[in-house]
Amino acid sequence: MIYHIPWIYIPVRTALAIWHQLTNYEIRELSKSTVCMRDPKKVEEIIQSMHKAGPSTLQVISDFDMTLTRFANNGKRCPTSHNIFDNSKLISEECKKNLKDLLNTYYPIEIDSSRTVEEKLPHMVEWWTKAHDLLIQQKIRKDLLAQVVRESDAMLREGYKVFFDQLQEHNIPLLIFSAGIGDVLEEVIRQNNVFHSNVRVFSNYMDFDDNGVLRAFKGQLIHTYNKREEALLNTGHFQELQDRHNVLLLGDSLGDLTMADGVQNVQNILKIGYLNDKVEERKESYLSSYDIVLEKDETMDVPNAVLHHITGGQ
Ligand SMILES: Nc1ccn([C@@H]2O[C@H](COP(=O)(O)O)[C@@H](O)[C@H]2O)c(=O)n1
Repeated sequence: MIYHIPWIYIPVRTALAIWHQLTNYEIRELSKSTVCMRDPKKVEEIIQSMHKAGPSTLQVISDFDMTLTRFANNGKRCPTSHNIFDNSKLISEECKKNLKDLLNTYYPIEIDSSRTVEEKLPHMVEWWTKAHDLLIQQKIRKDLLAQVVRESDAMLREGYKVFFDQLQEHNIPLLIFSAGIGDVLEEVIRQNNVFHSNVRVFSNYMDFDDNGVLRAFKGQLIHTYNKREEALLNTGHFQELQDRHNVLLLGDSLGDLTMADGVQNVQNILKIGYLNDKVEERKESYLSSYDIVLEKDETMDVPNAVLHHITGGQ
């Protein structure tokens, strides 16, 4: 026979509350109105497990455009590293129009939740190839890139400095996988004074001739749906990541979810997804894929708070 003794529940609940406070799980930022989680308990368990393992076991893998940078500012769309050129003097009016037409054609395909990744792939390759060809025709000069970035509306998300500085302070590698333009996004990071030694960028890099004029793009094309850490196999970078089995992944598209493919013996992975656009249409698929979904949130508040907790901050 089981006897229920009501008064015993109160001390048990109090003890649990004290334990919660002692283990310092409270992450206030997870109560923000922009935060959605399908399984908060699982999120709590992952964060706790990462906290116990400590910062020396952690690596952060992030997308760049619209993840580390803002999607919009005061209601106006911010540029991606590709369309930073759209308002610049470096390309002709005709080229701007052609790039815009490409964006209007292919961006809806990129974010279309009714198509599979396989269906989207050929369109993405086509978009990137056409856009790169257009840029090459413009004979863009390397020495003018910094000025174009300075004059652009590209902005890192609010709280970016805490994010980059925190990772540097704890020697946590930050791997940025971007289907954008590496030379441009590096310049954005540099101009914000956060290109620390723990940051590695994997992206599409421009190839300039001896006169500093764009003549091609280097290496294999990276688009939204083929970014992954597997690409680092057999590179020096991969070696330095071998003992880091905990991953904090930040992205803004479903293509970003594969970025951690290839990480050896993953123990925990926490996926945070920025849902910037077509929120209602895509919310369900984001909630099924990301552990934490941030709806129209232009800040780094949640990643910063999670990192603060994992690294043992009070
Ligand atoms: N010609 C292009 C091609 C792509 N984009 C956008 O850039 C984003 C890729 O960058 P990530 O850092 O997010 O990988 C992608 O989402 C495209 O929407 C573009 O603006 N112009």
